[in-house]
Amino acid sequence: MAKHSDTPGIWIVDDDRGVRFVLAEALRDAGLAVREFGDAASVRDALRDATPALLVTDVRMPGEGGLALLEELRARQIGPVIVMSAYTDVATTAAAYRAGAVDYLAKPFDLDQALAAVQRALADVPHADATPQIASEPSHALLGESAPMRQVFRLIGRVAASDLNVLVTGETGTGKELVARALHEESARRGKAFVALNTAAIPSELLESELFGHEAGAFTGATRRVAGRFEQAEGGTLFLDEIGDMPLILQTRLLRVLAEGEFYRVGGRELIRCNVRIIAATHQDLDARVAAGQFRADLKHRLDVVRIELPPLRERRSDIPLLAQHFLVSVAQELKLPPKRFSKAALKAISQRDFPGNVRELENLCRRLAVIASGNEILPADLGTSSETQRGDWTDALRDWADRALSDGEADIHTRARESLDRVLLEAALAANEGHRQHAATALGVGRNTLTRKLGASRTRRKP
Ligand SMILES: Nc1ncnc2c1ncn2[C@@H]1O[C@H](COP(=O)(O)OP(=O)(O)OP(=O)(O)O)[C@@H](O)[C@H]1O
Repeated sequence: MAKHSDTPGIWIVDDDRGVRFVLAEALRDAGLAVREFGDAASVRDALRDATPALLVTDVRMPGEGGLALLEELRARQIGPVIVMSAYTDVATTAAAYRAGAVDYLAKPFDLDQALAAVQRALADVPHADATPQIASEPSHALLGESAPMRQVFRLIGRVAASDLNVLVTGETGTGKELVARALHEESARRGKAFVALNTAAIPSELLESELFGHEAGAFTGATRRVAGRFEQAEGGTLFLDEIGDMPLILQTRLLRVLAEGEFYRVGGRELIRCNVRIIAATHQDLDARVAAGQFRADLKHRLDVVRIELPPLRERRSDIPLLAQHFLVSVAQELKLPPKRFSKAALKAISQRDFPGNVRELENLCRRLAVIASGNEILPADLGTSSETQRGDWTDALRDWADRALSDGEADIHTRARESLDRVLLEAALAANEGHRQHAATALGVGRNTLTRKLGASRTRRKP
């Protein structure tokens, strides 16, 4: 930074005396000179005849907030600035980085972490001048208060304004698409399109045309020119979900487009230049897929410039009450239902559950509760047993089995799956009803004849 201070030192600005005190003491213990301020106005006074080597400021304070101060310092080329705040949502964090902060400390922070941030800032004084200013504060649905989610918000805030490609990893339903949207919303591309494509949901023979579009007559049924996702996302962000499942041949094509910044539509001759930021996501271990020869290392390298890892919900249980209450309220609003709330005990019970389907599963549970729970307070009894969880495990296991069978090229997997399903249900129902066929049939909700027939079929097939 251009200016040199007569009294260089670290200035701490916070209306909370306690925070100021402990931080100042820790920095003084580390041999640094520190001045303390209770509000932005007194910093402005002090700036008349001195400048700090580093300013550490709170965001929300009575009177002028920390971000306005930050912008003024940036305009006068004084800095660097570290922002600290209890508000760790994406919008606040990203706004701080946009305004030129070099680091963001989420309160409560531990002092070693704060000291490390201060030393980093003093050592390399990164300059954020080039980051674009975006005035309004977008609101994000991405919620969380747990330490790992705060870390995610910080990372989003830090990289959103850059044009770097980002790889978002995490189990299904952990919020990967929401992270991609937040990155887009917080970037200079936010006025342009955000286009999402689930690469696993599109048959591979259609994927190329889906990505790059096609000309009329490019293949049977292509009656007119269609723009692909790259063209739709021009100037904006393209979110490629389940990138790990992309067929190798398309990986090669995508790599070329990313390297060259241009492509042809399928069946086309016109070279189209593109300016698109790619955010890819996967629930798979991409490194393992590279090692197994199923994913191109060079493509991974291009996509995995910054990695944001979303932890499963069971590793951030402290977010569950916040999310559950949010979903309950938003579903009621959406469906124009009377508002409901969770009892304390219900929130506790729900927080102890494992959610194999992560936030999506929690959201679905809250949806059901908003509609079917009888009172306006949701009690532990309304949550039912954890059969929800078991059902999740069961379909997960089935999915694994199907994936394996399909990749091994096994035949008739639908028939075999149905046979297993019938057999397990019949055996369970008979066991639960002491072998009584009529009762077992009633319990399963099928006729006795159906049960007998299935039983016969199942027994015949089980013979070696
Ligand atoms: N932190 C969060 N705050 C609020 N809502 C969330 C959060 N995380 C996820 N959700 C909600 O949970 C659902 C699933 O999220 P999303 O589709 O982003 O997950 P995903 O990881 O992309 O899933 P998949 O891998 O299955 O595509 C969405 O309805 C999303 O709005």
